[in-house]
Amino acid sequence: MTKVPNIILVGPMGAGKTTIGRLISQSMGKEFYDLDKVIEDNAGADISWIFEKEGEDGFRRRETQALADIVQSKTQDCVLATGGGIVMREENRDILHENALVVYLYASVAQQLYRTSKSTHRPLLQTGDPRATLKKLFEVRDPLYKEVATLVIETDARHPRSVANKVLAAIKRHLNTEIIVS
Ligand SMILES: Nc1ncnc2c1ncn2[C@@H]1O[C@H](COP(=O)(O)OP(=O)(O)OP(=O)(O)O)[C@@H](O)[C@H]1O
Ligand SMILES: O=C(O)C1=C[C@@H](O)[C@@H](O)[C@H](O)C1
Ligand SMILES: [Mg+2]
Repeated sequence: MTKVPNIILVGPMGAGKTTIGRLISQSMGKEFYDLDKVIEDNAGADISWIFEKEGEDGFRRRETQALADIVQSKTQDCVLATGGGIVMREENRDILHENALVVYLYASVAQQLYRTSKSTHRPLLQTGDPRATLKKLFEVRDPLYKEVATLVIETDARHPRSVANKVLAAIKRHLNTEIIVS
């Protein structure tokens, strides 16, 4: 049976990377990491605090370090949910290309807005017009998500479990191997 590589989920805020990543890691029997959470644990502070004290640059430095640490030294058998801005640095895109099967979870700007509207922990969305912010980010980032992704999965109008099943089926087809779905 082919060894299933690390699976890394990319996509905009609200695409469901954290939610779907957790579900597919359980089904595949892999360790789950959420890069935002790893960054917060390493810093001993939350993302809003890091943005406030160190700016977005400081956060991006921490993000690259955390990504490199995980792909180089962790189990090599994990599902990793990234933050929405992971594709902004070329060195991150290189790491993604070289070390994993990358899945882009696509969500329309309307869905991103709906799914992020109930929480306030995303500093980039603490603006007067989060829809305009999401749209601007999407225009820049959508081509970059596509550049790093092996698989693109549409998530609009789908329940998280159904998105997870679609991801698992696509990975299985891609690797032409068996994946245990519980
Ligand atoms: N397919 C879906 N259908 C409906 N709601 C969803 C779906 N996927 C995720 N959600 C909900 O949307 C919200 C955001 O999801 P989640 O935190 O997993 O996104 P994310 O991609 O990890 O975002 P971020 O980049 O900010 O970390 C959560 O409340 C989650 O329950
Ligand atoms: O889209 C982004 O740039 C971000 C997304 C979140 O997951 C966090 O990584 C942080 O809030 C930045
Ligand atoms: Mg997340």
